[in-house]
Amino acid sequence: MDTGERIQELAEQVVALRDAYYRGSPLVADAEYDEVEDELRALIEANPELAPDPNPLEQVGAATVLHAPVRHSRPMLSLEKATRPDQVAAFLDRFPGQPVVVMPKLDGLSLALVYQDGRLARAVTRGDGTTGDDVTVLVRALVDGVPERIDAPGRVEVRGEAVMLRSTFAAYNAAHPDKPLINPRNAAAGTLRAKDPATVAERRLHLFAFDLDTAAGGAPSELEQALRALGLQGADMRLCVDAEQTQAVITQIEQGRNDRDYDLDGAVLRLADRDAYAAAGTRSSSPRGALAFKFAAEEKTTVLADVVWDVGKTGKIAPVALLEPVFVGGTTVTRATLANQEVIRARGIRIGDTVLVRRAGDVIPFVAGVLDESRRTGAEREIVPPATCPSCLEPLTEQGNSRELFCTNVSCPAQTVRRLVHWASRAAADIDAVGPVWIERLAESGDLEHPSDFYALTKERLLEFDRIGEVSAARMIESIAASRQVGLRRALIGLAIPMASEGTATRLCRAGFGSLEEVAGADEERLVAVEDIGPRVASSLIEHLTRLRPELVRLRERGVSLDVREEDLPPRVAVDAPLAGKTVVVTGAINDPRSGEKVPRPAFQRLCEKAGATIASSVSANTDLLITGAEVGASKLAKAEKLGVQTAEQGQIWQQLIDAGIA
Ligand SMILES: NC(=O)c1ccc[n+]([C@@H]2O[C@H](COP(=O)([O-])OP(=O)(O)OC[C@H]3O[C@@H](n4cnc5c(N)ncnc54)[C@H](O)[C@@H]3O)[C@@H](O)[C@H]2O)c1
Ligand SMILES: [Zn+2]
Repeated sequence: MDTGERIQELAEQVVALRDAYYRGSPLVADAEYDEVEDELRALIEANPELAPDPNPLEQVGAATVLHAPVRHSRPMLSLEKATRPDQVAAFLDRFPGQPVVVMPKLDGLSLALVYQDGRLARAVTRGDGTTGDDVTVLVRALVDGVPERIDAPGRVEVRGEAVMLRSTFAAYNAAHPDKPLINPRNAAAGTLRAKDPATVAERRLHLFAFDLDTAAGGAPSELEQALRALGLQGADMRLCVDAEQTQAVITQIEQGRNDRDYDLDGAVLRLADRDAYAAAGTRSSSPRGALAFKFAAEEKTTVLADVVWDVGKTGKIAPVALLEPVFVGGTTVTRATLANQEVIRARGIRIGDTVLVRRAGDVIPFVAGVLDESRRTGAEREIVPPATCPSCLEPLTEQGNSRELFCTNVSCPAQTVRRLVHWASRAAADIDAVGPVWIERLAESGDLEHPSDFYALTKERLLEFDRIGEVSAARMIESIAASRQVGLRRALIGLAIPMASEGTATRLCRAGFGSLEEVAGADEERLVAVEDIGPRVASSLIEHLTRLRPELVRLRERGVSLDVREEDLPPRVAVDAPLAGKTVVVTGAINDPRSGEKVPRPAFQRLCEKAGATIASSVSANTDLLITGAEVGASKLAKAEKLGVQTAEQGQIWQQLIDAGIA
């Protein structure tokens, strides 16, 4: 194929992909669309005489207009893209002395809101950039953050991104397991395509403003101040004066991208002064006064090669997708969860399909669904759940609405290994010198079946195995011996009782239970009296601890402590408690100022508790104090400021702790 033909082909692809995307049902992941665009851009740059006419790269969005068309007062454009710090520096060099605002590039769809003499007159989608759809009725009914009235004369136009919050998305999918939404962006686009707001009432959206035009003047010229003056919620903006600061904020936004309640795919920087931004003008498809810094993709498509059914520590048999390797969310992913058979059915996933894989932050990668069913060749296979356990071959049972599969055979080998690995894990007995491979070997040889069996192992016995030396055998035994101090809280975690979380274990300790046997002997009434323990958790504790009675006896006989440990109790509050009654959030890296040594956050939080504080994990309106360590994320500080929460640098708190004799 010659270059001209290739250009034509790519241009057609771009048009078709955009069309599907802006209708809310994309055919490929964004990263793959971007590759098509990039190839086309490079070919046109090298062969300008072959540029297609019209050139889709000089157009914006897609031409589909379903609702009543409205012409924009000024075009709604794309953004110039950057991926490297030098491109950010070059942008700032073009505007010497001009401060910029840096904000998340929200992954939703843009809307223009037109206010006339203080009243919302209309809300319009971007459309092809020149003409969009009138979606006023839907926006009034469904989008939070769009005030009906603002205090401003004449014509005011606000532009912003409408997103479906992750919490809304998760709640919707939990309530509609039969017709799940594939990701928040498609969900938002689909919502504003609805013919009747009543049909999408549970799919609320949220608008974050990022642009403002005021005809009559009067509003401040700095963007964020101007938005705030009108009572509009802007995107989370930070003012920066140079390239270094700008880059630092971009990095902070990227690092904190999964702490927010919305998806974002980059950061946007633009001139902070609205007049300067307007004066900078535009190119064919993007403003000159703004730049989008793109982050690594968190969604990609790949082929689902096979599905295996994995046996968990509680006997749950879960489907795991084996994928053709795909680079997503910063790593190469080859396995992803498929949740359960109902999720597979509702999302219509088959082996051989090209599936959308999502990996955001530390969350286990998962298969979100099939974007483009027209790609099927007919060779795809149904995913058939097993009738018997892949490990012990016993028949399975189904539980709950999502028809999760369970192997209830208590001596199932796969479950035994999983439970032993869990007992040895860091959150439980922390036997770090005995890894999963060794645990599997020792289970196969019959040395390990229950956690108590670890404590009967000897160095001599380990040395009978192949490929093990004196030193590592001794280390393994030492590590097992140290784990005898596991105590009530971590032992309970280690026994992997269904529905009993780590929080359950902590609360039982704090409620005054002195030993695991005491928990095992408690009746339902006593258990449900503990904060956050309901009848279901209580009955699971009773059922499983009754079954585990003989194991508790064996653990004790082998010298394992199942008593509550000092560290698991609420700290005794010092008489002279400097943080008494305060709800405190700790953020950033903590170091003891006397030695300079790093202090783990839980240890510092515990000192604060001894000083009378109640610890919370994130800043809210109930927070009294945010204690900041080194390298604090901008988003936490900004949130504290917005909520009027007092902040204190760690040094100040250390001094109080030292003075009170706590630290
Ligand atoms: N998967 C597909 O098939 C497909 C097809 C077309 C486009 N896309 C994706 O769409 C995007 C490209 O097209 P585009 O022109 O719509 O967007 P763009 O990347 O050029 O950025 C412009 C848009 O960013 C949005 N935005 C979010 N936060 C903003 C902020 N703080 N300030 C200013 N704008 C903000 C606005 O909606 C604006 O219209 C890419 O991410 C691309 O991968 C995907
Ligand atoms: Zn089994």
